[in-house]
Amino acid sequence: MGETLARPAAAAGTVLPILDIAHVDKRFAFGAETITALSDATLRVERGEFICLIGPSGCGKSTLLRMIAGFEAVSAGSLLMWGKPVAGPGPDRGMVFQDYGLFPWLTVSQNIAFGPVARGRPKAEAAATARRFVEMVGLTRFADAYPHQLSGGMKQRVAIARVLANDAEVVLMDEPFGALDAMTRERLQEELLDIWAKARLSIIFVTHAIEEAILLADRVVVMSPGPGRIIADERIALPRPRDPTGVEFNALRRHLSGLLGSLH
Ligand SMILES: Nc1ncnc2c1ncn2[C@@H]1O[C@H](COP(=O)(O)OP(=O)(O)OP(=O)(O)O)[C@@H](O)[C@H]1O
Repeated sequence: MGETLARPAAAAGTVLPILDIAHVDKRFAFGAETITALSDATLRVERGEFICLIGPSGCGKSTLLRMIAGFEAVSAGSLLMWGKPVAGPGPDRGMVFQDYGLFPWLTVSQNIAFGPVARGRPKAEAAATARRFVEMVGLTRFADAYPHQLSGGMKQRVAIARVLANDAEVVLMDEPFGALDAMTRERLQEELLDIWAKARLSIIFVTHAIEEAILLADRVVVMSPGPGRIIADERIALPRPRDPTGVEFNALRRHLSGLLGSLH
């Protein structure tokens, strides 16, 4: 998958990060005012890392995600993918939305093949790509089903497979489990970790839930509002699967709660 993409070589002895965000500001014009949604954000993401962004409402989490996706331009600083400035949306970065954004009139396979077909791939090749990813996310039996025939978890898997079929190496997720009940959420967290491990993806995942961030992430990046800033970048070294009742898990929860609590 990712191996097929042309990638600039890093200077000898250094490893190029997949994302290199340096001193990024984002300002929006709002009537006569200017809102600074993000100030001096610096974040380096290595290939295959799972990053959770956490912070109170309005601290710029979605804005940062949208800039990585290329939906918004940076106002200052630099945002590089494999060393090249992100200049707009691209198939190498895929966004998974809370409602999964599937086309209801297309089957699972057709939803997944949509990107490759839209990019001009021959139909047979797009169908083969769809088959490969349908299998990877464990939906072979449902390849010809329509989205309304799937559970929430299955829809999420289709949404991820669709992003992967575009050769995405970075998957951007904006509170994808926010609207789900606790049990479904837990199952989807496990499934997401499974797909992430198989596909060697880099994931940037926005959440409001501290426990979800500690369960999933290699690093939890904490943001504060007014203007949005990155105030901490905590590495979670616990082995997976993680036990939310464990002593170290609880210590991390307390630490992150303390950081977030100090923001109110
Ligand atoms: N297009 C826009 N025009 C003007 N202001 C915007 C725009 N998009 C975001 N903002 C402002 O930027 C700030 C950060 O918004 P953002 O949606 O990134 O926060 P967030 O951390 O994702 O919030 P939430 O957790 O509530 O989703 C907010 O003050 C918001 O009002």
